[in-house]
Amino acid sequence: MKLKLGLPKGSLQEATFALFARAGFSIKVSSRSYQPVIDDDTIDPILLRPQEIPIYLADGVIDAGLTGADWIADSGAQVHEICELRYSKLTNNPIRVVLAVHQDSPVQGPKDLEGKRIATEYVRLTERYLSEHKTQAHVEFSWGACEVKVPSLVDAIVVNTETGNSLRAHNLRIVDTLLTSTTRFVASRQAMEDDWKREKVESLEILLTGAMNAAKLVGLKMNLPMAQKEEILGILPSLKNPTLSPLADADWIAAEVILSEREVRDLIPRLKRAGATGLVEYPLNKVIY
Ligand SMILES: Nc1ncnc2c1ncn2[C@@H]1O[C@H](COP(=O)(O)OP(=O)(O)OP(=O)(O)O)[C@@H](O)[C@H]1O
Ligand SMILES: O=P(O)(O)OC[C@H]1O[C@H](OP(=O)(O)OP(=O)(O)O)[C@H](O)[C@@H]1O
Ligand SMILES: [Mg+2]
Repeated sequence: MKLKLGLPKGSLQEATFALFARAGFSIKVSSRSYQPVIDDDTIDPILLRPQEIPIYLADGVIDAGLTGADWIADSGAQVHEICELRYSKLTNNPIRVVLAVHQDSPVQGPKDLEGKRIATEYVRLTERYLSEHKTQAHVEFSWGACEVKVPSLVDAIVVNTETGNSLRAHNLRIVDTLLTSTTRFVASRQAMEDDWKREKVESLEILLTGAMNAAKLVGLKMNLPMAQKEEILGILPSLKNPTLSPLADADWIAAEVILSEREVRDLIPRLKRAGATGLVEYPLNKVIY
């Protein structure tokens, strides 16, 4: 038995392979091949455009896959969402699907699009948005690089943006946000009805979310003098429950805590000043709640 797994080619590919690596799976692909190799005999991976993954899932042609919530929404395909994985191309922030116009455009809101021309890869999302705002406009499908078309070819575009660099580079202004989107791990309904495939999908969910959780966290170990124990434990974030272990020298105790990487840079100097010694910060591979 094998799980046919659709992996997103393009923007999400590198981040997805990196996540699988942290989850314990090595995926390799040669430059012009869309047939990656994974070190798990029970997974049959295939690289697909993220737009197509929801459609192949709905048809039951593949069993599971990773794609953006934007394409799931645009396709309207019936897929079984397993979990959200909050990563994009560059950051762990969601991307936004936005309506944008040139800086100098008079368009201020969706109603101003009446009779205008809009280019987008997200044709169905855009049409739904216009009909919600009872506005009629000409929506044309674009194969990409939409930003360059405004204002010479079209009045507005609907595109995705992560850092905003592409919009800024083309002097574009965001008028409205249609959707915020993160990556999703999704499965076909047929796969979820098969005991073996469902269990395989659920195991992948545990490992992938474990790797996502761990990315933001680190472990911190230290030795505390007994005399300062209460004071130092008071500095550690109150939600965390540090593990305390006795040391051979009864005047000292070891504490270990898992916390967010961002907190650590503030905590380490405070802990040191309060008397903690032997501070060790270490990365984590997986954290399962
Ligand atoms: N910085 C980003 N730019 C574009 N898409 C991103 C980014 N971060 C995450 N994504 C997500 O990745 C998917 C990309 O789909 P898209 O159709 O744009 O293909 P692509 O990866 O851009 O391929 P290509 O580079 O060939 O256009 C979408 O679900 C999108 O939400
Ligand atoms: O807000 P930013 O961080 O700049 O990212 C968003 C840009 O990235 C994507 O382009 P892509 O690389 O997919 O090119 P394409 O338009 O040809 O698909 C997207 O279509 C935007 O243009
Ligand atoms: Mg693209």
